[in-house]
Amino acid sequence: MSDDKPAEKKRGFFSRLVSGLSKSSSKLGESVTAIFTKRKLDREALDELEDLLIASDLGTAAALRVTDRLARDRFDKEITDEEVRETLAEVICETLAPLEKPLQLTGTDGPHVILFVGVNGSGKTTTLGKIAVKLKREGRDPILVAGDTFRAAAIEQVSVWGERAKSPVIKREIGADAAGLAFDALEQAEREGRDTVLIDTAGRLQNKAELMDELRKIVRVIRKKNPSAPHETVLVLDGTVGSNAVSQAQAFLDAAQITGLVMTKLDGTAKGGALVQVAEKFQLPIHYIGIGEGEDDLQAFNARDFSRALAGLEG
Ligand SMILES: Nc1nc2c(ncn2[C@@H]2O[C@H](COP(=O)(O)OP(=O)(O)OP(=O)(O)O)[C@@H](O)[C@H]2O)c(=O)[nH]1
Repeated sequence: MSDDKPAEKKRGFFSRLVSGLSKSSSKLGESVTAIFTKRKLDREALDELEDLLIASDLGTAAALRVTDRLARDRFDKEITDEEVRETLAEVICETLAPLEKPLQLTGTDGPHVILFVGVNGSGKTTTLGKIAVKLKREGRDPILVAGDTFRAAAIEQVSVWGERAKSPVIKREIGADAAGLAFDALEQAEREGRDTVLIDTAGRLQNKAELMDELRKIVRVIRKKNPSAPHETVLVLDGTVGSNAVSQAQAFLDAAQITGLVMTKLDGTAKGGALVQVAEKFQLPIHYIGIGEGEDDLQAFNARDFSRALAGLEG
């Protein structure tokens, strides 16, 4: 009996992913069905499919790989929408599988330091909070750092997540120096023997130079405390912005050494294909995806599940 449990858990996980991605997959799936109901795979069908895939924010490179694969294997043959979706899932999975990478907390030189970056509203603080809850449940001992010192609401939000994660929050008054705060947090974490430091950062992009300076300063200052910190710099991207995520990612890659990404809000968008485009373009590891606002709505990224759910297929 106990053998059933992991399978059940896996099914539950997949069905939550499917309902989260339903807007993206139904947009893609219905359009694929519309193109391929009893149809030969001719040049015109391939062109229509290519346009559809590009409009679904997958990116031109991935769209072309899908149509090339179909043209190679099935040109001028009858093809069903199900078969097209299988190829779509296969190509997306091949693209993303090498980038599927759990957030590993293997730091052996004191607390593992994770910096969260992204534009305001991308879901940075929520992601930090969800990860804090997960880590605490796994027996780790994180502290949360309210490093967006420009906004009272951001400081308050970290505090709320600190309560949910039953973990301390390091914060200061509004306008305080974020780098100094991060330094103090590392010191406190060391003193108290905590194993993980999760640092929120400001995400204003109106002035890119200012943002870059702020991020660089935080990194410089925490390196004085631990030269190998931050061990991870996680970019949090909002899935609802579609292809605009590419320029956001570019801006943060210019400012910081991004080590991986999380894409949020995939439950509320038909633009989930953008994850493929961004991850592929920058070859960024994907740690998690956000499929809701609650503390359990963060899933470790699984390339196969994501690809099949996006293509509207069974797990
Ligand atoms: N539906 C959905 N909402 C999310 C998800 N992740 C975050 N949100 C919501 O998105 C909004 C913005 O998230 P925040 O975590 O505040 O974003 P932030 O990047 O920290 O932005 P600031 O706090 O403004 O700096 C909040 O209302 C979150 O609850 C997700 O995966 N799905």
